[in-house]
Amino acid sequence: MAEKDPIKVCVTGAAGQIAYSLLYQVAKGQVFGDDQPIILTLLDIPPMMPVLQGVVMELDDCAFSLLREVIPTSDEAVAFKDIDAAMLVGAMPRREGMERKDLLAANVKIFKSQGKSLDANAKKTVKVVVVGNPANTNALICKKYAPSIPAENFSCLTRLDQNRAKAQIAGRVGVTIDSVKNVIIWGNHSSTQFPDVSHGTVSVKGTAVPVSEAVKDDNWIKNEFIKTVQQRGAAVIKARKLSSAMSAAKATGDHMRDWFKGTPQGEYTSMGIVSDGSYGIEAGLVYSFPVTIDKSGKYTIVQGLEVDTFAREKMDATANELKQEMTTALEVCSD
Ligand SMILES: NC(=O)C1=CN([C@@H]2O[C@H](COP(=O)(O)OP(=O)(O)OC[C@H]3O[C@@H](n4cnc5c(N)ncnc54)[C@H](O)[C@@H]3O)[C@@H](O)[C@H]2O)C=CC1
Ligand SMILES: O=C(O)CCC(=O)C(=O)O
Repeated sequence: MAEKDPIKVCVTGAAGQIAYSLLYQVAKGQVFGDDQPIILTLLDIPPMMPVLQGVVMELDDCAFSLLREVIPTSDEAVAFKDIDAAMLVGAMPRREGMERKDLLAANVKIFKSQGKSLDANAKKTVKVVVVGNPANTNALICKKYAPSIPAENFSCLTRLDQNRAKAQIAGRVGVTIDSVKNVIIWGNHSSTQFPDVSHGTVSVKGTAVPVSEAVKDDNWIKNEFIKTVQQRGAAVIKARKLSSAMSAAKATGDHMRDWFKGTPQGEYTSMGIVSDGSYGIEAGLVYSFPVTIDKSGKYTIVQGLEVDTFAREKMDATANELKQEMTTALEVCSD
């Protein structure tokens, strides 16, 4: 069979710790398919170019069959030229004691600049995932400054939160991770996010049962579980003195793989996307919703899920935080 044409994939923050795990997955074929040749563009800031050269050497030394070319650069125009996918990781990470919103002023300007450059240089079909924090609001700004690219091509990563939530449930029930399905992350990738298992299932001895039936402890679900997932990023920072990197890279790969290849039959996944007003969330906010994705890469928000008073309060609280972040970000970007 004829070889596929290569796709061009950009990873920013390419000299950083998330990229170090992410690049392996992309170049190995674990994200875009094991028959999909890749051209990688790697963006970082000028002082990091010597480090990035080391990453390029290692990519060479991995001898990946699918990797056709690697283009390291500190020039956004070069990094984004004709790309099909952008994984926007590059940004300042949070240190112990900081909230993600403390990063906003520093990081949001990066995404204004990158939005403009994506608009000028990337394919109009480019799919963009923002990982750098505050991820939702950075994605909103990136989209705003790239008006020629459809809004639905911009997303932010909440898959790490979803993976964390699934792992907590699987551990509690004592089942494998793949037994847990349709756990939802609503809202912001922050400590206000709402990890919601009320529509999820756990396969116990071959039968799918509601999560609450498998866990048998609603108090744990409503309190400790939610808090653990909301605070997991901070817990990893406290332990490692560095933020999550291996798990963030894995989640970024999961997000892009599902976006390009589609979600499994009967399952949905959570992505930060531009709200269309579904579930009463203000249109235009980048908010994490449950979506299904078809084989052509088109996502649809899962509709009709019941929202009780407990959920409504949590979904609105995280939306309110996003509204405040948006206001601050627009102020920062207006100069
Ligand atoms: N959404 C999520 O689930 C998660 C998000 N993150 C966020 O991802 C970001 C990256 O984290 P790490 O890789 O651990 O940080 P890191 O500090 O190891 O690497 C970041 C890299 O970005 C580069 N960079 C900074 N400004 C840039 C620019 N304008 N253009 C291109 N590159 C630029 C830096 O030079 C550095 O090499 C942080 O903002 C972190 O908070 C981290 C984990 C999970
Ligand atoms: O928590 C942070 O600020 C950095 C890492 C992160 O976003 C996470 O681990 O969820």
